Parts: sequence; C-alpha cells; structure tokens
Amino acid sequence: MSIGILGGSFNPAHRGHLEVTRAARHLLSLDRCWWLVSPGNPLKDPEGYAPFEERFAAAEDLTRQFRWLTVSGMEQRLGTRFTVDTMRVLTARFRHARFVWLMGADSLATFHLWRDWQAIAQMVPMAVISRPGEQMAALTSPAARALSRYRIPADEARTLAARKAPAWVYLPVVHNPVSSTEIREKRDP
Ligand SMILES: Nc1ncnc2c1ncn2[C@@H]1O[C@H](COP(=O)(O)OP(=O)(O)OP(=O)(O)O)[C@@H](O)[C@H]1O
Ligand SMILES: O=C(O)c1ccc[n+]([C@@H]2O[C@H](COP(=O)([O-])O)[C@@H](O)[C@H]2O)c1
Repeated sequence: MSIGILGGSFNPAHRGHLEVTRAARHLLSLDRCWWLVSPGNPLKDPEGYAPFEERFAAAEDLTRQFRWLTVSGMEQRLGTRFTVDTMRVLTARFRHARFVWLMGADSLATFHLWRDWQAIAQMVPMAVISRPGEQMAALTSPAARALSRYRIPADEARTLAARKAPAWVYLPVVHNPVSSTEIREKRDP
C-alpha cells in the first residue's frame, strides 16, 4: 500500500493543504494519504500555535468527506517532533507500506535546516508540490542542489512510491496562495 504523508502545523488547516494532498494522490497514484499534525515545528516560534487538539479537530472537520485521507496524531502520541525520528518509527512499524513524504515548495527551500535531512531523503521518496512565489527558492535550495541527481521528471511521478529512496519529484500543479499565516492574521488583525 502506498501512503503519502503531509506533515504540517495545520495552524489552521486550509484548502491549500487539501489541494496539495489531492494533487499528490492523483499524480502519484497513492492508495492513501495521512495528514501528520505536528506537536510543533522545531523551526517555528511556539508563540501563536493553537493547542494540538484544536488544530487536529479542525483538520478532521475539513477532511471528513475523504475516506482515503486520515488525520494522524502519531507524532503527539510518539512524542517525536523531528521528521527523521517519526519516519524511523513509521518505516519500522509499517514494513509493508510504501511511504512518500509530501511537502510544499517552501518546505523544500528550508529542508537543509531540518535535523538529519539527508537521512530523511535516504529513507523515503519525496514529492514537492508547487506553491505560489516559492518555485525559485525551492529549486535552487541547498537540498534541491544536493539531491538533484535523484530528481525524476514529473511525468514519471506515478513511479515514485515504488522507487527506492533517494528519489523526488517536483509537481508544478498547485497555484493556491492560501496560507495559515494569512488566515490567522485575518482572524486576529
Ligand atoms: N497553499 C499551499 N500550496 C502548496 N503547499 C502548501 C500550501 N499550504 C501549505 N502547504 C504545504 O503544506 C505543508 C504544511 O503547511 P503548514 O501547515 O505549515 O501551512 P502553512 O500555510 O505553510 O502555514 P504557515 O503560514 O503558518 O507557515 C507544508 O509542506 C507546506 O509547504
Ligand atoms: O525535522 C525537522 O527538523 C523539521 C523542521 C521543520 C519542519 N519539519 C516538519 O515539516 C512539516 C511541515 O511543517 P510546517 O510547520 O511548515 O507545517 C511538519 O511535519 C514538521 O514537523 C521538520
């Protein structure tokens, strides 16, 4: 079974998350997707984070109609905050699953700042989905350069989940500028 994982703060969840996930599911031919709600991104200021339970519940509300999409509180339960730790547990626990790590272009732009990012790239194939204004920073980022030889063309995206990591694809398919930051600012100007 192939499973796409979109890790995120979901502070709050929005249509952009949905668009990324639906596009990835379709183009990568994934059986299922998980939204992995982070207890707190280690690179983000904890100030301004809504409580985990609130972020989780809002993500569930937004996705209820999609049976192929599960909102997971795995990191909260495991007590992991770093993706490398989470993926070590998941790959050991679900030996027969073929995981693909999903992320927006802005995440690839700072991927080289994540703990043991090379180990993550060795562990799991990755799909990077476009985000308005982020393409240049993503594709010229230190991680994109370091991993350039493992990039596959977008028209081979369907093969990604079956590939051995490292392997990644850039999908220029989402053009929705929505962000959690914008939603929070509109709520509390
Ligand atoms: N509009 C979007 N287009 C493409 N990718 C997105 C979009 N919104 C979120 N993502 C991706 O979804 C993942 C989780 O994002 P996150 O929960 O941080 O939302 P966000 O809108 O980026 O939040 P914030 O504005 O608080 O930084 C990240 O990999 C991010 O790149
Ligand atoms: O492991 C890390 O060092 C790391 C650093 C920054 C972000 N992440 C993960 O990236 C995902 C997206 O985070 P965010 O806050 O941009 O939604 C989420 O699963 C985070 O746990 C992970």
